[in-house]
Amino acid sequence: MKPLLSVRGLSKRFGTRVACRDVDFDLWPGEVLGIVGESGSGKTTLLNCLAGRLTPETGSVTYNSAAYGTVDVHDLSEARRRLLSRTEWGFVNQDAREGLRMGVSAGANIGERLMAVGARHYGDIRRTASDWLDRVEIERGRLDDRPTTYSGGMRQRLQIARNLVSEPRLVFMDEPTGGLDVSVQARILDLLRSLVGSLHLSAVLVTHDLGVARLLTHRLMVMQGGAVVEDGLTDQVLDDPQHAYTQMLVASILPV
Ligand SMILES: Nc1ncnc2c1ncn2[C@@H]1O[C@H](COP(=O)(O)OP(=O)(O)OP(=O)(O)O)[C@@H](O)[C@H]1O
Repeated sequence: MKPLLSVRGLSKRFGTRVACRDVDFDLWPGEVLGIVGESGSGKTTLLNCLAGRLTPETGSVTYNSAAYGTVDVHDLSEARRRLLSRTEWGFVNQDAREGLRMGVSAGANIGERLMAVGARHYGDIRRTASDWLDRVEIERGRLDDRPTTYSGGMRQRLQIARNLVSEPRLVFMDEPTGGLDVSVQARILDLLRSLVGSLHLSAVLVTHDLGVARLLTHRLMVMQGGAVVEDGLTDQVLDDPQHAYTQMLVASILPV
């Protein structure tokens, strides 16, 4: 079996500020990898470098594509990377407004992704979009409404449906429950947990919330000041942290 994503020696700076330093890891098919660390530790920068949204200074990100075989994400043409991101990848933003097209209906938001992977039949697209609204617990009757008329929690559910409807091979998630109130967060976490299980998703999830990481991820990388200071199976890292920084993070939310 080949890794889905292989990252080697990835570094990124902004001016003189180092955001990521010499990051190495493999993501295996079916694996959900969490990236945790305090604010400013480089999590989002790393995620954006993985998804080709930012160009690293050094290092490589190799993706094992269904359509193109093994490719270096940063050597791809912009057109091909866009195509990959519509067909084989998903990206769930913290702010659903960035991941949705706010000016078109919920059905069109979902349908667009289906069309990117070849769906053409209007009736089928509409039916699948309705089924997905159900799946993310939005009333089917809201299919023709624009996301501007949705609540924050509903927008996040719709963004999840838009990203998962095409059954992507790899999903990037940046604080998918951040910025929502606690009860809404809990329901979205439940939803993500069941979708991750039923779709056997491979995903890279950025969060500063160790509870979210515990619930959704198999493996964790802990970042501090742009560098990965610890990685391992999620339960192992959280129950028996080895690095002083991880011990501090864990102690700050789970008082012993
Ligand atoms: N566009 C940018 N221009 C300049 N500096 C940036 C930019 N984006 C990030 N940085 C810097 O890079 C470092 C890492 O930021 P990053 O957003 O990756 O951290 P993070 O761990 O995702 O933080 P948070 O949890 O607050 O989102 C920080 O010092 C940040 O100030």
